[in-house]
Amino acid sequence: MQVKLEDIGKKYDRHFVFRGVSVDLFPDTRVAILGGNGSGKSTLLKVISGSLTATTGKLSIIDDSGASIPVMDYMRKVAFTGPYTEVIEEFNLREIVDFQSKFRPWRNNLSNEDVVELTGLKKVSERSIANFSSGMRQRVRLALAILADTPILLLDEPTSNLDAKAMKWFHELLEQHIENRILCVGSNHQSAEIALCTSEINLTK
Ligand SMILES: Nc1ncnc2c1ncn2[C@@H]1O[C@H](COP(=O)(O)OP(=O)(O)OP(=O)(O)O)[C@@H](O)[C@H]1O
Repeated sequence: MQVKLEDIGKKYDRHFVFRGVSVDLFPDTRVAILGGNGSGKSTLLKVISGSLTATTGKLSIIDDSGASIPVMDYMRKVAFTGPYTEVIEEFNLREIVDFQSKFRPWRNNLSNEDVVELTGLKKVSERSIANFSSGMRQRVRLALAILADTPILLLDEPTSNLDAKAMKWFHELLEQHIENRILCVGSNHQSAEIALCTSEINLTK
């Protein structure tokens, strides 16, 4: 699969947040989207995800046979998470894992029980997500995205709210599940996030 952005720009009201973004994303591309607050990182990730339409330019999604994929089909191939991604607070961890599994399979045929185990939160898996700390919620978001069987993984500020132990957990989980996927990481110049990537788009420039 290839995701091709050509001269992409996004305008809210009368102002462009960014313009002239061109990049080709292939399996194993790992790109950091960098910029300060308000520079448009989340907006660009939403455009790449297909959930937001660009004002200018072209987004093409091409499958391995060279055929173009409609955006609605493409969106099913994208796992996307950011600090603003809602987790259903009424559910406990087991319920949220069970819920996602009904419409999206896990990587490597993992079972729901495996996924609960891999979050590192098994001990509190019966506790309502509403009572999770912000770091625990971030673990849940990251696990649900990383372990989803999708060729495209978009992580906006993935290390926000993670302590040192959780950072280690995140790095290990990602490294085990990143092969052959497209990875885009939105980052406010956090070195731990930039280190995950091999190229960058700097929106400040
Ligand atoms: N739906 C919207 N309507 C109008 N303006 C918006 C909308 N969404 C974002 N913006 C504006 O677009 C700009 C870029 O926002 P965005 O959230 O993409 O930035 P960001 O780089 O991710 O910021 P941060 O580092 O603070 O998360 C901001 O000025 C924001 O106010």
